[in-house]
Amino acid sequence: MTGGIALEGVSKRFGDLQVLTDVNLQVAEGQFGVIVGPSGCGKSTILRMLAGLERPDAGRVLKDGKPVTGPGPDRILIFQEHALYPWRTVAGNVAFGLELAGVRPADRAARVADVLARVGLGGFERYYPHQLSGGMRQRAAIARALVMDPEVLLLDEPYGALDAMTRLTMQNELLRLWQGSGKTMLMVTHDIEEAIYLADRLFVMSPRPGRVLRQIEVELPRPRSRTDARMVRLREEVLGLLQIAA
Ligand SMILES: Nc1ncnc2c1ncn2[C@@H]1O[C@H](COP(=O)(O)OP(=O)(O)OP(=O)(O)O)[C@@H](O)[C@H]1O
Repeated sequence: MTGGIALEGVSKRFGDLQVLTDVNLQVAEGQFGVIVGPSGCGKSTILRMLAGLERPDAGRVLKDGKPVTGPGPDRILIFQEHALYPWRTVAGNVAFGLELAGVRPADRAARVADVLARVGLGGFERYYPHQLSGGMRQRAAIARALVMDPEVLLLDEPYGALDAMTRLTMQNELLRLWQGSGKTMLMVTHDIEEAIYLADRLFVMSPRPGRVLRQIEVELPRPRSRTDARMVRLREEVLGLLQIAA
């Protein structure tokens, strides 16, 4: 499977607002990249560019070394407002993309059942979104992306709306889904512990106009311990870069 993604010298403005300047970032195939940075520094804009929903004013946005020219089934963006269709069941939501892609009903059912089991939603096929907890809704959103078997998952604050305990569980579930999948991940989060716990490669951004202040290779073995002294030191380093008092 392929799936390396990169931004090379990317700048972007919206009207008079310079949002990104000269952003360089690379996540190799199968790697877990995480972006942290101040509010409004352009993190979501980076993900939207990689999803093909925005274009850079300057520089290049690449997937497998080729410019991204628009949305595609190889790159799926998941965000906090998981936007499940309220009138469709869990299975119906997860099947939606397969229906659009013209996958036959029997194959669809098998793929939906498989992915729902993998995210821990087996047995909830017939539930509607309003009958699920926040964590379950986010699992359904992840299932909806995974069922399309994308090479790249772009995650925009996927757990931002969840309580702290559910968040920790969801992080471990995400790692379990990712490990061995060969999929490339790029997540935006405001939670520095989450970033360090998940990342192979961490990008710390400056305030707007956003650029990458520091790229940190998080070489701690997995499974990681959240209380490991090296994690604590990394957290201090990131807080220092963001100029937040520890
Ligand atoms: N389509 C758009 N039109 C105009 N301005 C936009 C558009 N998209 C983003 N912006 C502006 O670009 C800036 C960066 O937005 P973006 O959502 O990328 O930041 P962010 O780092 O993800 O922020 P946060 O952490 O608060 O979610 C913001 O000031 C926002 O108002």
